[in-house]
Amino acid sequence: MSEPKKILIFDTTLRDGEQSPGASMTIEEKLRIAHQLEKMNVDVMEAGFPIASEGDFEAVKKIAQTIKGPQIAGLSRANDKDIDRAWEALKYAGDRGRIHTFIATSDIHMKHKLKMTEDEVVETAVKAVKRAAGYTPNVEFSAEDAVRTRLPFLARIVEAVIDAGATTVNIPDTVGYTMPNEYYDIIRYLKENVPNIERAVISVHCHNDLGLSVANSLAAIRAGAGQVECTVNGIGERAGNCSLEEVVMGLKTRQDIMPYKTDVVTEHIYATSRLLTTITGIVVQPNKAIVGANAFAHEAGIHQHGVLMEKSTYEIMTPESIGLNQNKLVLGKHSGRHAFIQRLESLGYDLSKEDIEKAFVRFKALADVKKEIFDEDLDAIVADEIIRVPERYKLLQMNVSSGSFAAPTATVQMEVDGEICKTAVIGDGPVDATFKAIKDLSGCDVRLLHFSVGAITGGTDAQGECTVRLEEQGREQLGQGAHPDIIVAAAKAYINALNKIASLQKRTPVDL
Ligand SMILES: CC(=O)SCCNC(=O)CCNC(=O)[C@H](O)C(C)(C)COP(=O)(O)OP(=O)(O)OC[C@H]1O[C@@H](n2cnc3c(N)ncnc32)[C@H](O)[C@@H]1OP(=O)(O)O
Ligand SMILES: CC(C)C(=O)C(=O)O
Ligand SMILES: [Mg+2]
Repeated sequence: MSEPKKILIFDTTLRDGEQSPGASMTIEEKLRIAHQLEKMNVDVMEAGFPIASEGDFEAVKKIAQTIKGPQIAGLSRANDKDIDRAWEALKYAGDRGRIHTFIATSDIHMKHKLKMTEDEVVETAVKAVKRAAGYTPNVEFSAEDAVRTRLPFLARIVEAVIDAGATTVNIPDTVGYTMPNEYYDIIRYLKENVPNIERAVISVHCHNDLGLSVANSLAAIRAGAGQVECTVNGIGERAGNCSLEEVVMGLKTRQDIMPYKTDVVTEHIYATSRLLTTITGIVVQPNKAIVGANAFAHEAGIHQHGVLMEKSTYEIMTPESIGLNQNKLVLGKHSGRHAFIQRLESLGYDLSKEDIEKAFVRFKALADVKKEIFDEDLDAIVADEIIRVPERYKLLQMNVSSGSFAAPTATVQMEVDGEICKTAVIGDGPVDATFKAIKDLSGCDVRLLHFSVGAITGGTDAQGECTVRLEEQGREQLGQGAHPDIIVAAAKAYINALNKIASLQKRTPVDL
């Protein structure tokens, strides 16, 4: 049997993934994800869109300076200022820096959005690719909305950008519209009608509006695509992007009919998925393929019997292959640092000694009130103690009285910009009173869009986990908080969102 063909994995969690509503990340958070992608050994990570904001520029620059191994891409429109700005951030990665420039090619986008003719679009694309190629030979061009583009025009622009120096040409299904057989035919058409096509890698970038992004990407690989663009947990614009874990595990599991491979270290998939959830607050549905809570759970008796006899009866891949280790030491109040550190590492957290110590103190405090500490508790501790944005607002103390008779009243003491302040407020319920008190003390004009409460793990001793979504002047942020007392967890979530809004205020658009 011949050697399987290697498919390049281009992860765009930090760019297209960040375009998911509420998924904006701070520089530190992006760097954490970037380290995890590095461990997972993706071939390329798209770190951001440098012209979009100072914060995004800094994040791409920091990632280009820090990450070794994967190539680092930055997105730019097809114009000089975007490309120059992208390279300013990417140059620190040297020959691993990739400028990714794009322009839309479908009639609908050219007419209504760009207000450009076909000739103007080709001219703009060629000029952009040449400018990018002046900085680096590592240039990717994307024909936005390629799937709804007239095929002869798509072939024309692809040929022109390859001649101009593009070494990767991406054929995106920007609006998640195509179906596997159609996408296969589009890639085949380009292979057969673009004379210089073999000089570039064909890339595919699928959105999930019809739930077909993974199927479409696999069809394109069969047609000759050499790179797949995808995101962890499938996050991304609207219904999201092709999910990295699904396409990678699909290729790994079905090599018998798909002779392709990737270099992804799949044992890091689960930890990466959890880290992203912890950072963004965007939880994975329990029945999500590969990383959902139920992906390896068996509830039905016949299935349980089968798995007890032989796992492969109902498991087409092992939990271990994605890094889900089911043979664990139980963590509780008698556990020491060795077991604690080993579990953190197996969850993908690579923490400094100082951070481990902070997390350990918090772990012991929790273990005093909770019999068993689960992985989800550790995620919450790490999110709460370590993955923190700078704290302009801090909760110091709070007390709430409520019940069927007393007017719900929250007394909250906070530190705001280093000043200690305190207030007591009556609300419709204990959470409402708490949020009103925090809002008053912070002086922020925010609107609460969403509030949810969950137990991180089962049992009455479970930690409560709250998520809030706040909006201020069109900017939305998720905040999370965990605590055995659910009202304290809610207060922490609200303050976490306020701190994120405050830290993202630095990310104003660059002066264009
Ligand atoms: C399919 C995708 O995912 S594409 C990536 C989408 N991601 C994002 O947009 C996130 C980051 N974006 C941003 O921060 C802002 O949109 C910016 C900084 C890029 C631009 O902001 P603004 O200058 O205020 O422009 P705005 O976003 O309102 O409109 C886009 C402009 O870019 C033009 N444009 C859109 N795509 C391209 C392109 N590929 N090449 C050149 N120009 C383009 C539009 O025609 C419009 O031009 P106009 O201002 O002359 O009418
Ligand atoms: C910028 C491009 C690659 C994109 O995200 C899309 O077309 O969906
Ligand atoms: Mg996209």
